[in-house]
Amino acid sequence: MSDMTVISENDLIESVADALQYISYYHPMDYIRALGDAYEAEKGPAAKDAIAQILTNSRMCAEGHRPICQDTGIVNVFVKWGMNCRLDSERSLQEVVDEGVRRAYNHPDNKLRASILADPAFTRRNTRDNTPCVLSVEMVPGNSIGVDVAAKGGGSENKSKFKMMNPSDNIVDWVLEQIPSMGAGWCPPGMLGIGIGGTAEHCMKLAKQSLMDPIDMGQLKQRGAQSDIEQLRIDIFDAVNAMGVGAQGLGGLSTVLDVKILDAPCHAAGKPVAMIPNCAATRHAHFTLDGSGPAYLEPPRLDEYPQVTWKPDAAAKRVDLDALSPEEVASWQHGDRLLLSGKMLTGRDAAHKRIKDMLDAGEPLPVDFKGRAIYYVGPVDPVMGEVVGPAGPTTATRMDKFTETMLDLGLLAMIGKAERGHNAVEVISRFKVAYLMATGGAAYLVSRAIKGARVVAFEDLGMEAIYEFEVEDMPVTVAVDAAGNNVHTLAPAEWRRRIAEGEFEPAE
Ligand SMILES: O=C(O)C[C@H](O)C(=O)O
Repeated sequence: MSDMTVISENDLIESVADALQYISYYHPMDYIRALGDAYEAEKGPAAKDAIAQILTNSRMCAEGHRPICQDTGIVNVFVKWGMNCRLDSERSLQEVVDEGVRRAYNHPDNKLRASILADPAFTRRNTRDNTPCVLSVEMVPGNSIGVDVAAKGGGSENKSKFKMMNPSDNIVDWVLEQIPSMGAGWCPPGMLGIGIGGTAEHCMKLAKQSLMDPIDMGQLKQRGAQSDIEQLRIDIFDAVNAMGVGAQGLGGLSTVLDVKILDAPCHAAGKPVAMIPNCAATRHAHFTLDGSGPAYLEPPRLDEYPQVTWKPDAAAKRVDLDALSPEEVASWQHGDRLLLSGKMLTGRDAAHKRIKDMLDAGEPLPVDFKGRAIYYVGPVDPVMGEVVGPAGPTTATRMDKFTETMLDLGLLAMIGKAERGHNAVEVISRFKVAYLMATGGAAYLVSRAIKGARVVAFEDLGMEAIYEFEVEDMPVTVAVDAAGNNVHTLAPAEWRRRIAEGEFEPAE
C-alpha cells in the first residue's frame, strides 16, 4: 500500500473547476486553427460571415474571459483512474467532481449559465449550479488519473443519432441520411463523433468520447489513411462536406472540420452505430493528477489566433424595432442583412410553454407581444458592469410548435438560429412576418449589441425568463421572409449543386 498515490479531494475539485472555467472561454487551438483554415477556404459569403463572427467572438472571449456561448453546456467528465491511486475523501467521486462543477459555474468573475434541469419529464427544476455532471470512470493500471472534461452544448447534443444497423448496412449511407434531419441546430462547422460497435449504450459513449480527440483531418488527408477506420473518417468527411450545408446551415464548403471514430467489438447479429455532433463551441480539456497538487492549464497564445475581425456588412439595412411595421417586415427579402436597434422581447422553450398553458387556461399574459420582435435566447448572467452576459441565439426549430400561437398574439419577427420546419415556414408566410437568424456560437459578440436588459415576466424560469433587451445594431440575417423563402433550404441546395458540378476543390 505504501506506493499508493493519494489524490486529495481538493486537488480534483480545483482541477475540474479550473478546466471548466478555461474551456468556457478558450477554444481548443486545434479547433481555432481548423476554423481559420475553413474561413480562408470558404466561398459562401453568408457562411464566411458566420465563421468570421465565430472567430472574432472566440478571440473576444479569450481576451475577456467570458463564455464563448451562452449555452455553457452540460458537463461530461471521463476519468481514467490509475488503480494505484486512492481518493482521499468521504464523498463519492460523483460528488467530488460535482463540487468542481459547482465551483466553476458559480465563479464570481465568470459566472456560467445554469442549464441543468432536474426532474426532466415533469417539473424541470433548474439545479442552479449546473450539477450533476455526466461522469464515466474506467479503471486502468497506473499511479495517476487522467481526466477529460467537456461542456457539451444542448443544441448539438439534441442532434445525436443512434441506429442498430444490420451487419451488412453501409455506415456512410446512414450518416448521409442523418445530416439533413440534423439541420443547423448543431451549429456547424463542428465535428462528428462516431461510435461503432459495442452495445447500444456503449456505442453512444464511444461517439461522445471520440470528440475528445484533437482535430487532425488536414494532416490525415495529407499523409493518407493507414487503416480502414481512417479511410472511413475521410470518406464521411468528404461526403458530408459535399452536402453544402455550410456554417450555420447557410450553404458553403465547410460543414464538418473533422470526423472522429472509436469502435469496439459487437454481437454478430448487429452493427450499432452512434453519431454525436459537436458544435462551434467545441469545449474540452485534459489534465492529469499524480498526487502532487492540482492541475492548472496553460492559456493558449493569443497571437496564434487567426487575424480575422468581423465587421457588419456595409450594405446591412438599419431597422428601428420601436417603429416596426408589418409593411417593413414584409419588405425584407431572405438573405438580407439587418442591424436591429430598439427594444425586443426574449423567450425560449419554458416561456413559450407557459404562455401556451396560460392562453389555454384563459389567463391574461404578463406581456403584450403585438408589433414586437422576440429573441429566442437564454442569456448568461452579467458580471462586472455588464448589462447581460453572452447572449447568442438558441435553436428556433424548437419553438416551431408555438409559432402560430405567438403570431396570433401579433408578433412581427422572431430571431433565433437554425432552420424552421415546413409548418412554421407556412405559418410565417401566412402571417407575412419574418424569421431572422443570429450566429450561433458568437454569443459574446452578439451581447455587445445589447445595451439594456430587464426581466419582464416569468423570473422564476431563470435564464428562460422573458427579458426586454434594448439593442443597438444587432446583426441578423433574414432566414425566412414574408413570402416563405427559406435560406436554410435554398442555400444548402445551391451549394450542394455547385460542389457536385466540380466548381470547388474538396476541403482539406
Ligand atoms: O441553450 C441554448 O442557449 C442553446 C442551445 O445550445 C441550442 O443550440 O439550441
